[in-house]
Amino acid sequence: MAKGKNKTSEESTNRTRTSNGHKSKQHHIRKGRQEAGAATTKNGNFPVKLAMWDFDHCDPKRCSGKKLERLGLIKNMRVGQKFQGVVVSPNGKGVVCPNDLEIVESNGAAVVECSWARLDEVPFNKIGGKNERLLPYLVAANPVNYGRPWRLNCVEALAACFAIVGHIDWAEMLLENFSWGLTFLKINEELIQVYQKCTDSESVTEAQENWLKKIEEEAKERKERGQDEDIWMMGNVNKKDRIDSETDEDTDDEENEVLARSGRNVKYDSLGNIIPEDDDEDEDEDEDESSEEYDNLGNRIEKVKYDSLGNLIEDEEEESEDEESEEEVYDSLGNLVKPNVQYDSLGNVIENVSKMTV
Ligand SMILES: C[S@@+](CC[C@H](N)C(=O)[O-])C[C@H]1O[C@@H](n2cnc3c(N)ncnc32)[C@H](O)[C@@H]1O
Repeated sequence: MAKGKNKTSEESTNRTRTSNGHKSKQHHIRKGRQEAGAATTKNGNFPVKLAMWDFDHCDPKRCSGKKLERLGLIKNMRVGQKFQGVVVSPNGKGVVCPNDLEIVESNGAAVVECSWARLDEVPFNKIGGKNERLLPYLVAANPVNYGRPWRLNCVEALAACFAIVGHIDWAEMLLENFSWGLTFLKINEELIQVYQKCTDSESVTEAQENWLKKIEEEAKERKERGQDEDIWMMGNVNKKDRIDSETDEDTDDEENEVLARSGRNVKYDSLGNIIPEDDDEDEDEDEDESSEEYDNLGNRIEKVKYDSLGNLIEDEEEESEDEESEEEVYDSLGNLVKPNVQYDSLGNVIENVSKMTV
């Protein structure tokens, strides 16, 4: 009997549901395609099994996992189902390594399609499998988290897994479906080659640590060199301060992107969250200084105002800023939860919502 023919109709209906139990939009699309007689083979002819648990957190138009599903490349898993191959997951313990080649070749690879900001809603104990892995340091090329280490999207995560075990051909096959896809392999080329030469999980972690040390030293050198050169090359120093403080008003993702590209010493934890640096206070002080104004004799212009009786008029703007910063709340992943501001999955602001995670 052909594989899958003995499934009950309920089982096959469940396969077209997302991990939340909702009927996948793809169910309807696929059904339409099948009715039209289009040939859809298992995994769209991809050499190994690809799977995902989809928690429907993301905008389907921008979601790389959903796109792989639309292409017929990836299979949806239910909560409660386990996967035999390598599961690339934030819940992994060791990192993907070349020794995983055999598992990948015989059983494929899977990912967890969910929002980075909502990992605490994912029932990791009911999904996954016995080969759950983290990815080592690699930099995202997708438009949402471009330049951000560790925070790969689903197609990048699968491609990274294949590339590390030595199947760069499979990585390319997946990424070719995305306009920015092959950039991921380009920006990580050297590092992928480093990982490919390793053996087990420990050796990949060691290679990662050495790489991080190297880029940290390079960044330090650039910073030192930059300071020497800046004074001659930057021209209007005040202009630079203004650009820095404008950046502070950007959204988290934009800010991280700018920081990551700037070569400043940004540190991340293994899930790509920015670790606040000790010198944050200094930065704040710098910002305050940059907002000070001087008259043309170099005297500081006091920003305080007085009424006609000589009483101090409080600066309303500053007051409301203070109030806002007091209200800042962070979720369990260290993401800022901003009151009255909601962002869509690309970080665009959606107005007038009471509270949400950025
Ligand atoms: C959090 S989802 C975000 C998906 C995104 N919305 C998209 O369009 O693909 C990304 C998934 O890729 C895998 N992944 C990405 N980076 C990873 C890393 N550094 N370690 C382990 N898994 C990772 C995990 O399965 C993770 O759940």
